[in-house]
Amino acid sequence: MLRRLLGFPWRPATAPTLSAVVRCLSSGAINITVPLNFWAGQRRISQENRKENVYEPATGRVLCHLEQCGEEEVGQAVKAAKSAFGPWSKMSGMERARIMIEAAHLIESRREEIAEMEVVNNGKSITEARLDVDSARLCIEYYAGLASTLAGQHVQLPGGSFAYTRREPLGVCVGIGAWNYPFQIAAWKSAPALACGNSMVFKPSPVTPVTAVLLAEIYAKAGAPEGLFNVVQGGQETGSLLCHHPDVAKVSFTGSVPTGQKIMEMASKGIKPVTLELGGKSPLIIFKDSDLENAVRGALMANFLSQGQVCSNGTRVYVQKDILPEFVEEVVKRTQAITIGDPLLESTRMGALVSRPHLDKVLSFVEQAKKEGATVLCGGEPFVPSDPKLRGGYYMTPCVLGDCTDEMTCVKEEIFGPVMSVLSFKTEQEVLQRANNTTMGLAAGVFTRDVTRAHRLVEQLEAGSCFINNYNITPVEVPFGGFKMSGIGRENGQVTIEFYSQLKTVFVEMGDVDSLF
Ligand SMILES: NC(=O)c1ccc[n+]([C@@H]2O[C@H](COP(=O)([O-])OP(=O)(O)OC[C@H]3O[C@@H](n4cnc5c(N)ncnc54)[C@H](O)[C@@H]3O)[C@@H](O)[C@H]2O)c1
Ligand SMILES: C[N+](C)(C)CCCC=O
Repeated sequence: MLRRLLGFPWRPATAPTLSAVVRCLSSGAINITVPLNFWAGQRRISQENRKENVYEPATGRVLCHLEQCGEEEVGQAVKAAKSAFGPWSKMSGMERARIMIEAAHLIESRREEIAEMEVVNNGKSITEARLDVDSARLCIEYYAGLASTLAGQHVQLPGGSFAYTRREPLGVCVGIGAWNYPFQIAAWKSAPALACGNSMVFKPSPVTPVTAVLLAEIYAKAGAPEGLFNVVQGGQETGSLLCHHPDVAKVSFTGSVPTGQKIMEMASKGIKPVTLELGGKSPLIIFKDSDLENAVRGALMANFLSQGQVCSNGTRVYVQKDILPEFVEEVVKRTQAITIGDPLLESTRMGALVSRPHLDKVLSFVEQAKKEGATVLCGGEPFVPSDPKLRGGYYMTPCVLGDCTDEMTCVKEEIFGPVMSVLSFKTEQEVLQRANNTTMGLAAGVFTRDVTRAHRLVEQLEAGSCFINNYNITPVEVPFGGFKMSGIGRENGQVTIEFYSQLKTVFVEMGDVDSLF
């Protein structure tokens, strides 16, 4: 533990006591002073000199300062990525895989410190942060496995002539991330991009800039060519510079629908392909023949992971009228039992929301729901932990809203916080129509013991990721992404190779040219 504490580029706010060293980190004990930008193989200081505060959600303290990248820095990062693209794209898939596997091993060996940094910057519980780091590692391992399988097709043509296709990389890809899964998003974007032979410049959310740079260091240490994976910090200006840069071939974005629209517009100027992983307002449908215990567990997993700040959350919970009372009683009981507090403690199940403005926004959704006639069955209040050092943190009690109707704001808009809206329904046809009545289409879930009904419903649900008798599981082998305004393209799974590569067709003539002239 001591070696790990000393080896990691942050310093405790006060000298670590022996108990701090032995026990692990504690919230409020860390200041990050090292640069968070990284290009051409090292951490970099931005010349822009525009600094922004970055907060620790658990305490409300300033954790570090973010140095925004301007035109000069973005140019340098893209240049570094362009020069790495040459050698990297010429390597065989096996050679690329070897480096990616080494990166995965390094992530595994630094799992705890990466997870701790994620908690300190994002506010989610350490238990969840460890799973996020595991998902990042698995994603890199998975695409390392696919790197050597990239292949084209051979097509026979008349007279012995033939054509073949080559799957080629795109060039410098840009990744732009949201703040809810900072390290995982950086890995979910870079792993398929690098496996295909591309290089990447990644811009994390300015709210959570801390962990993407660890991934950059890890790829570099694993033997990636200098400039293969770069990190530039900043907000919309930096993001816009990246999208417009003429040497950028593709933009892969995770974030809100309005920003996604802007990204698509900017990319369209250069006819650049985009991957858009956007927001959701997903339905979770629970039939009366469900296994109630599993349905309750599913509803909690669909709403309260990462303080409810999950794009795929099933926040519109439709429960068949006959079982509504039992379902609500159990869900409320379990929601009230969720331990809120210091996200670095093993016992904590719900940490802090990501920022003060975001907490205020989520609480105002609860107020609006009350005004529109919803009943607060539990939670929905600011929460002040007893530990004095956590008093400035951004906590709230997880909320279940009853008596909801489809017209209410809480049912129509993405809240992105721990707020579950419960609605009742009578028939399958009715609930299907209500579930699909949204411009979003990221995910949907169905709980029922009737397998035929489950498949019939899923076939008609307008959502990119559908779950039957579970919710919010995202194995990296399985494609993830949205229908309708929830996005374009997919992350994870084999298909994502197609979103980070292009097909070249080669015709080979074995006879004479048959000219019409
Ligand atoms: N579908 C998914 O996989 C997925 C995953 C996580 C989060 N999300 C969505 O993300 C949203 C929450 O994240 P957020 O608040 O960080 O989203 P956001 O859209 O505000 O920001 C996302 C990223 O875009 C950058 N950005 C903002 N304006 C930009 C511009 N004009 N040009 C270029 N870049 C710009 C931000 O700096 C940030 O890095 C929610 O809507 C959530 O559903 C979706
Ligand atoms: C919580 N999951 C299941 C890991 C989904 C992450 C992607 C969306 O925010």
